[in-house]
Amino acid sequence: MTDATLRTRHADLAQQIGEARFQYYVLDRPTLTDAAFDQLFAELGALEEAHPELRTPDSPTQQVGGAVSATFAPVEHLAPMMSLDNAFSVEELERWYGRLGGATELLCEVKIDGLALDLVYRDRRLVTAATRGDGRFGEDVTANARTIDAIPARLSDEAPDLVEVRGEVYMRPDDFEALNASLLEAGRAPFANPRNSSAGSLRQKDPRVTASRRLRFYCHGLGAHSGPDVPRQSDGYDLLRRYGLPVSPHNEVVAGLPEALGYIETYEHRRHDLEHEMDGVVLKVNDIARQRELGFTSRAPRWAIAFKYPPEEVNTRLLRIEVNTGRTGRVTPYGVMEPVVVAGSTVEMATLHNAHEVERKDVRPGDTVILRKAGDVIPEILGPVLPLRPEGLPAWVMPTHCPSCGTELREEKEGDKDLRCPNTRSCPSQLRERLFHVASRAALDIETLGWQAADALLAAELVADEGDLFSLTSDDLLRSDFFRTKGGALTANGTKLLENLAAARTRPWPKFLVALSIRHIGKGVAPDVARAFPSVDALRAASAEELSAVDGIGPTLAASITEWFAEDWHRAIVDKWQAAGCVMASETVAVEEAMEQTLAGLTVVVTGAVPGYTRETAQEAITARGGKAAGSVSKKTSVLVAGETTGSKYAKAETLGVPILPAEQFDDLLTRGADAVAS
Ligand SMILES: NC(=O)c1ccc[n+]([C@@H]2O[C@H](COP(=O)([O-])OP(=O)(O)OC[C@H]3O[C@@H](n4cnc5c(N)ncnc54)[C@H](O)[C@@H]3O)[C@@H](O)[C@H]2O)c1
Ligand SMILES: [Zn+2]
Repeated sequence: MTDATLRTRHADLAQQIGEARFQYYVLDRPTLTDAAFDQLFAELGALEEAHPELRTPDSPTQQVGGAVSATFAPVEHLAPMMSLDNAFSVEELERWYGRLGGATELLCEVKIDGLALDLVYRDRRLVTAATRGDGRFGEDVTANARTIDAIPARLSDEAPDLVEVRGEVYMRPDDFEALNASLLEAGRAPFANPRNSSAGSLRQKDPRVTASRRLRFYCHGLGAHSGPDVPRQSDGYDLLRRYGLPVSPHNEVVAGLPEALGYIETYEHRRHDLEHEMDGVVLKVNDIARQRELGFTSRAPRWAIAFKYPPEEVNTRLLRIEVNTGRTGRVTPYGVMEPVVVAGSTVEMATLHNAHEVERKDVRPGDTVILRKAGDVIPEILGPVLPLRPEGLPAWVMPTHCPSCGTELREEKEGDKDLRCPNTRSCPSQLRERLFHVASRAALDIETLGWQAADALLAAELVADEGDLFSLTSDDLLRSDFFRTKGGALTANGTKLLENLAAARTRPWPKFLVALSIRHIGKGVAPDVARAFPSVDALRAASAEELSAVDGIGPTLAASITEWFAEDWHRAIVDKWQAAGCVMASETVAVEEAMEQTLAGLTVVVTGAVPGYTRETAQEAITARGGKAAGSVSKKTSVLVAGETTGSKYAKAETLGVPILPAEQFDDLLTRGADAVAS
């Protein structure tokens, strides 16, 4: 780069950082994710490292971010409030530790993702509470801070005349969710995360608003103090506790960096289990005399460092929104994004559930979006970054016709959020999904019938639907390139497919029941139905009343069974399968196989009725597959299975952006685990 382009890039970065800081610190409505901000900041730092002449005193790297807004009176801090330097890797931590010179006792703390607050107590009474501001001057929020229960108005008699402490105001995740739900109810914009809601709630003109917000506080820094000197920061915290001030229970003193790395790892696993959000860990030299020797740079102490965990929210570009027609005809929009690494894996697609969701989130192709993926949770597009939206970007419009077969899409019932392709018999996409489903392990377990084979069978018109599967012959298969070698013989795959199909004819009756793709019959309820009606003929002959009378079936399931058999081409599937030697009766019921752990690591919440299940059997089905069945929706919920679209669980899931799956897809979830939600 030439000098001029370097300077331009520097000015550009400084400007973007300045703007982001204003949005974040003053308006409490950030436009960038923290990860995107950190990236800009790191680039600026690296640029200045290589070209120190660019590092002027007014560079963002030389300043504590933040400002004093005109809403609040300025307060000069007794001692400057600094920021923290960041480390994003163990190497960076090691470099920092190396500069300390030899083994150093460290105080490990969780990095609370809230808002810094400075408290001054004189004669044991709280006199001022101020935000960090620009580091020298903060905003006077004393009246607001007084409404926070954790901040004592008066210290214990043990406290000396002057006590200044720094700490973090935060909001518990559940309080944050409740706040957002009530904001939404009042038709107001929710906060993006607990840190913004803490900042937005504390920085209010009217302290009564703050009082209604359930803010909390932990001390994490010592300021001016007229009492006896303490040798170590951890001793200082003990004193603060005795004065009646709250200190995080998660702090830990360790002998040096190797032990601190253990702490970092432990808390990475507990990241979502604490009483507050955390975005990393702070390591501090515990010895106060050493802290004094090490001192400060212009924006941060040299004796402390923040280790940041990999971000769970990142920005990326939404390239387009596509729709997919599923096995039951449900048409699901999903976003295709510029691939991006989030929480350790590359993500480029995420479901958008239905047109209503796309509209609610107002995401448009071409938008920069916020993508969230926490741990094993399914990735989700949270929403657009509106300030970055190109002018005139058109909203996305849900197709009116099936992308696969061109049939006009319909709501099944008036007011349904989902649209369906009614061409169930021959919509290629539904057909392909159904063939694939017949082959799945929950159904007939036909190993060689994967996506490609299914496509090949359909392309060569070897099957019109799944009814033709079992009568396939080698002559049939030879008509498809996919199953024919260059020499004109059957491929190994083709031979195997015929063998697999032959073996599948004697699968247990409940497996066939699953294979038929009757709505609401999945591997959870199939054994119950099969027990009551020991053959396909018995099931076909049953009336709706007889069906409903069976324990575990219920009216919805009964109706879907009778509706299924009412369809000519459905009955033809059964006839053709029977003619091809499929048994479909209970003499073939085998010992239950060990349950596949499809839901391992997922937390599933169920609301409303799930056809074919009671509350208990649904929970059993989840836990039997290694999932966790939870009673309430939280950030940790992987998916909400919704039998109703009203109620608090549904609202909460919408607010939190927890993926929502219609109850009728519960069996699909049991079978395919996270994939059922992602597609
Ligand atoms: N999204 C955006 O647009 C945007 C804009 C500006 C800043 N930010 C975020 O803020 C960060 C920079 O802000 P910063 O300068 O306040 O640095 P920082 O938030 O990374 O670290 C400093 C702050 O950490 C807090 N903290 C929490 N727990 C602590 C503990 N145990 N000990 C000590 N301090 C603790 C303190 O309040 C302190 O002021 C960025 O890395 C980014 O994550 C985001
Ligand atoms: Zn279709």
